[in-house]
Amino acid sequence: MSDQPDRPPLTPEALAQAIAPHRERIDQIDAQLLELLNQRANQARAIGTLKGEAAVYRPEREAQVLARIAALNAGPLHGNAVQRIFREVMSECLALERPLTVTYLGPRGTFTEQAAARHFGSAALLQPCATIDETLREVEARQADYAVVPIENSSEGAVNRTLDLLTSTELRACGEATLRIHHLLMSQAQELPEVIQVYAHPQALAQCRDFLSRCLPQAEQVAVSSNAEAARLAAQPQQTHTAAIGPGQAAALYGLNVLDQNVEDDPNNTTRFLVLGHQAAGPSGADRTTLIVAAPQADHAGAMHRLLEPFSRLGISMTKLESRPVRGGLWQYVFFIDIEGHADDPSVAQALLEMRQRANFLKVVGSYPRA
Ligand SMILES: C=C(O[C@@H]1C=C(C(=O)O)C=C[C@H]1O)C(=O)O
Repeated sequence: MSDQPDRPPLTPEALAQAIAPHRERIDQIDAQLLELLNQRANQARAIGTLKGEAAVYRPEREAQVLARIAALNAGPLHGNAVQRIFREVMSECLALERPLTVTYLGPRGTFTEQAAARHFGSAALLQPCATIDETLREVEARQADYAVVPIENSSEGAVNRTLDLLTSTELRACGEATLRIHHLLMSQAQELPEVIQVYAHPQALAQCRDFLSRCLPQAEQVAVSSNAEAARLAAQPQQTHTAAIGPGQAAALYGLNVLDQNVEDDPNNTTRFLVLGHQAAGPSGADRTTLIVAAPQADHAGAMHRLLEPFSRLGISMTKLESRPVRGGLWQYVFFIDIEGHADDPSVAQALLEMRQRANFLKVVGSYPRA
């Protein structure tokens, strides 16, 4: 109910007359906005010329622009709306310097595609790859500028293939993105009871375990390479009793019926992605650093404590500690560690220096603005 006092409805003519001055003002403002946007684009183009051969994408600067805009915003536009608009403005300005090519785990319609599109904006050229390995290889071979890879999910934990690839790749992490993951159940079938088989990425099957055992206890679960691939397969002519779990984009892309929405067990289900490229990001003031470390004789009491001790002494927060077995080394592990701060921050640099002397192996995957 509106708390406005009741007003007699305007006649169509009176309404048109009342709106007219506002529309006139909007037309003037649009002309000013356009002029200002092109002025901004010219500045970006000038910066692009100065950069020469250096990387045009500067994640630390983009994070600072967005943080400044968030602080300046007086409304009524919502903070998220303003972020989306300025993300797009920067995407187009950057493309005038040089358009970026970004690889992601395809086919089209995956959550990684959504994360990449949101992070780089519409002007980036998104290139689907069949595997996470291939997304990295394309960038390593300089066939693409950046790769966006899933690293962990709030319900299911680490994406192990990504962690393994991070140990060996020469690429650096220079950005981070997070995405709320809402899964749909989609199919050519019209009703749930018709479904005898469910295709999805193993992570998605795991994220929807309760839903599947509650609503489709008899259906066979088939793990495939991505959720969009699951949707593509479920759309094949002979697959009339197959359903796929995945994003809404995939249902639309492959013309499938939506049998149920939000089938993830945890409504806060979120996936975190890293942006990998050839360059390191400079400090933005609100950064995170990802490291891979092997402790000497990690099975000895106190080895891990001694390795991590510089963090607590120097007041550095650890936001993640994950272990992975070393290939071919029975009961040997490497540790994936996220800390707050940039590798160039004095306290972080000091901690890394001390850890390097204590560790068997230490790799800084990269420092990047926190999502
Ligand atoms: C204009 C620049 O290049 C790119 C575009 C930016 C923008 O449009 O604000 C910011 C950072 C860079 O990714 C810059 O480096 O300042």
